[in-house]
Amino acid sequence: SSSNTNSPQENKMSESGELLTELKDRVSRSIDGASAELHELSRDIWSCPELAYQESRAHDRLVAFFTHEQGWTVDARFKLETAFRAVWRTGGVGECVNVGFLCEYDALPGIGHACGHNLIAEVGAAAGLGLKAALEGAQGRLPVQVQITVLGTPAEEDVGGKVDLLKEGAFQGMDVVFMAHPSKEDATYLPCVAEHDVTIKYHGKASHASSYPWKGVNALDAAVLCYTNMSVLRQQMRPDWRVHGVIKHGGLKPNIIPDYTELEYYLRTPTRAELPVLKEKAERCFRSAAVATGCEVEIQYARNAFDNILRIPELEQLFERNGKSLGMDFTTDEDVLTNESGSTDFGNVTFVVPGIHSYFYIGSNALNHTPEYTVAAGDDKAQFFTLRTAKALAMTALDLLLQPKAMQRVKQEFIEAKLKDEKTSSRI
Ligand SMILES: NCCCC[C@H](NC(=O)CCCN)C(=O)O
Repeated sequence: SSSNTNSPQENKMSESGELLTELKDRVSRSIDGASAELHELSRDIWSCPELAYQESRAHDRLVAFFTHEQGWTVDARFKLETAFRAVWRTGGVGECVNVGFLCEYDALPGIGHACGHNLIAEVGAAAGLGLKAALEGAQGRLPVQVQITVLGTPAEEDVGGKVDLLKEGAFQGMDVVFMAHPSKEDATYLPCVAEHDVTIKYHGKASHASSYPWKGVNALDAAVLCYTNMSVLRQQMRPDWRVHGVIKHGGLKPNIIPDYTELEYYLRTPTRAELPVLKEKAERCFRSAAVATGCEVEIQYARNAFDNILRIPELEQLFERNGKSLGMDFTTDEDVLTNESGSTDFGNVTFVVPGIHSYFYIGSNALNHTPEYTVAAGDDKAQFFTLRTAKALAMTALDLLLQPKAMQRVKQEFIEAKLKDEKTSSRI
């Protein structure tokens, strides 16, 4: 004589809704419970900034962190010297959904953690920990078995460790992948553009700059012309393309005609399909500078190019809902939402596994890649925002694990996004 007049279907739905609420709460509580260790982790990484592919201390610190936590199987130096993998699985048998969280931890030359990758490491670790704690309390009540994979991915600020790891099959078997990047605002997505680094070397001939200048071939003149050519090209570029370069070697002494100079440029377009068009135009700038000065030119592209991000609306919506429930304040500034935000090797990952690369405010209005942002990324104030983001990611993973239909939508949208990309690419 129960007062429950629901259908069995309705009862099942409300039970699963209650379980979801219970597990999300557990995510929050477990992350809060580990906040001191997580803070120490990101603080240690911040205090000792390491450049791309040299992040050995950060790697060891993260490996030690997961080794110390119970239940994780940890692979140090996973496929790359400074990559790692930590895996945890629910106990049962049957279909297993593999959820990935990514950590980054490389710094920038000269200004340390000015992109806050120490906080990305913390978000990945915290989300993994929080999801594991929630699932441990739900064994036997889950519709699927779960694997959590936390992957440490080096060198985002350089050649792109994620692309190396993709080539090595490190993402194989992953069903969905999550990460979040520090920014000056909360956002589910910001336009991430495709990018390729290129190094241009000019070889000239040294000579006494006052006694026999006519005997020299000036490689600095070539570098200056290259820079000017690119600046002139910028005027005719599509407004959403980006080129920016530095002169890395400009000569040694004014009275020696420079016989060698080197520049590095980043070439960016909104989609990976447009990048070859820009590259061809840029190469004309590089070569013509050599022709004008009589130098030889070498054009060397980096091992990996970065792709744009394939968006999965279902993931963005779920993340936004969870973020809002935790008080995140997602930007509605159209300028921010439509302007290029830079590039990431996570773009390449999204062509292989459906994923989300969200952004989070860290308690400061400083801009990424400035000394002020370095300070903000190490400030205690960033902790609340970092852990809140980790909670929202882990909760989004729970939404997918407990609601198979949501996971199906993610998979369907992934197929559609790839098809749409192929179609638009073929028109370029
Ligand atoms: N190959 C160089 C990569 C530079 C990546 C760098 N990434 C970021 O700043 C992260 C922002 C993501 N929107 C960049 O300069 O874009």
